[in-house]
Amino acid sequence: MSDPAKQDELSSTDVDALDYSSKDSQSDMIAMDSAKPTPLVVVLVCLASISGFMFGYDTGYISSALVSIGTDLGKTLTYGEEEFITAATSLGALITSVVAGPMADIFGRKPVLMFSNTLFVVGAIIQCAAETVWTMIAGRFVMGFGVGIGSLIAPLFISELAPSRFRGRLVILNCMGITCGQLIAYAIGAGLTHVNNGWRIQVGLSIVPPAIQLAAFLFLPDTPRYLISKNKLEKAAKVIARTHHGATATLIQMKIAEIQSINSSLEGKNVWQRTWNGIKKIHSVPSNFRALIIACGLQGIQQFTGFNSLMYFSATIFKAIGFDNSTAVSIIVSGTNFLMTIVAFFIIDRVGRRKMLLFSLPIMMIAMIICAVGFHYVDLKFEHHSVKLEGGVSNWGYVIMVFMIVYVAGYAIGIGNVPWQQSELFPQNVRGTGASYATATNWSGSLVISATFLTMLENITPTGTFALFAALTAVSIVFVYFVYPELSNLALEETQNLLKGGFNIKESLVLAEKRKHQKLSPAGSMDKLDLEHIDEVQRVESA
Ligand SMILES: O[C@H]1[C@H](O)[C@@H](O)[C@H](O)[C@@H](O)[C@H]1O
Repeated sequence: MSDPAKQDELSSTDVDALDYSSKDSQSDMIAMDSAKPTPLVVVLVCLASISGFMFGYDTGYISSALVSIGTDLGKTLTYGEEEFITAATSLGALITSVVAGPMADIFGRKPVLMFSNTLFVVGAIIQCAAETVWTMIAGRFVMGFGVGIGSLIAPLFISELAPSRFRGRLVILNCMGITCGQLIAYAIGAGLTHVNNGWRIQVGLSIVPPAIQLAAFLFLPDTPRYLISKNKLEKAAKVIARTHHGATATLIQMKIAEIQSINSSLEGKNVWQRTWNGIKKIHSVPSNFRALIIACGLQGIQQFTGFNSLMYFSATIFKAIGFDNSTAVSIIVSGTNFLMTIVAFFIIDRVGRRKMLLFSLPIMMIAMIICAVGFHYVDLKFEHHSVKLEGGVSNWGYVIMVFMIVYVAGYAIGIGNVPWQQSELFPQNVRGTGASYATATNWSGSLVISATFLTMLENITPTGTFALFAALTAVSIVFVYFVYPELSNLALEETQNLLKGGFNIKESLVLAEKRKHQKLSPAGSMDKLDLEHIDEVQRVESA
């Protein structure tokens, strides 16, 4: 075994002395970066995706749990208490999503993810033991803290580890975790609705996945990018060797040097000052700010085009138009969401994120317009947040049902997943902070939509509500068209370079196409990362 201290010394100096102009080494490095994921990467990504599963399961089980709780919390729940129990998790998630990014930059991705596991477990135990409404709310709130952290760190962790050509797919694995968690929560809920204290079993089951994640992470490493940002070069080199096929000593050192040269470190005497400087830099450096507009914009679109109103209230809507089997309906909605996320998994890196969005958003818009028209012909009456149909289910009821499923399919193939690729937009030194802003946008949107949906149905009618979602989707298409560059297959460092000087849509399309076919090109003809250019622009923009 070599002396670690000596190795660290060695690597820092050697790294500086490397000759980056060698085209062969550059192309070898691009090849290394884009090679298939190693077994360690696969293990780490699958483990991290457990956080996605927890996100889906914990937000999903509550609707059926509320039905089976009955008087188990000492009284029959009022409508307000039900709402509070449901929203407590999203509210908790919103709060921690604000701080989780900076925490990940300070303490590391892995420790913060492990902390979220503890919160999942503690939150679930409080709920299982709950005998009063407030204890239940407290448990849901603590669990929400875990959900918020996991929803941010898991995709960030995955994008930092994934080889560029597989990054889209690997981040979608986490989204598959979310949608699978929602589907399983509904399915288990359906099975346990009439079981005495069945909801406690449902909550209790949620302890298993985070316990597995926590135990496994004790033995596994953090991402090389994080380790390099903390100058733990020897550790980083070891992880790079296990997370990249064909990682020779020279390539590992080149990789470290490349990441170091792009990581312009943040000034500040202590972590708090550096975090504060990071927050300032995200607004003051134009390329960071562009990344922020895109990341928050996409998360906002994901929520404000209304999907979660279906996720949470599909049973109410379908009941209102005459279909009575609420369980089947929830399973159809969450099942379509899950299946189409699998489709997204297969196509995201091949078709590209931008094309997927520009294809799927119009599908959602058309489906919602048809639903809006359909609702106009269905005679609905509202009483205290519940919707009733006058007369039986009509042909328009079937039309609405079919197009809502089309809408869900369109959502899941694009905007349901692409925003979670958010971490790839930010450079290392502000990645956590940027991801925090975007994730907080997601949770705020989710809270607003779930809190206002039934009121909107009542006040502006279902036709008005769906027309509004369709209009917001139209605006979203314009937004995506003008500001979202294609980032598929690009190295993380390239994606940030792209956002310098503009949104650079055209350039992104050319570069993404080039990277997609790079395997086919002779090694020597690949472009090298333009490090000098990056440095120069960064200097000008930070000035
Ligand atoms: O990406 C996820 C997924 O689409 C879920 O189904 C949805 O409930 C979440 O709000 C979203 O962030």
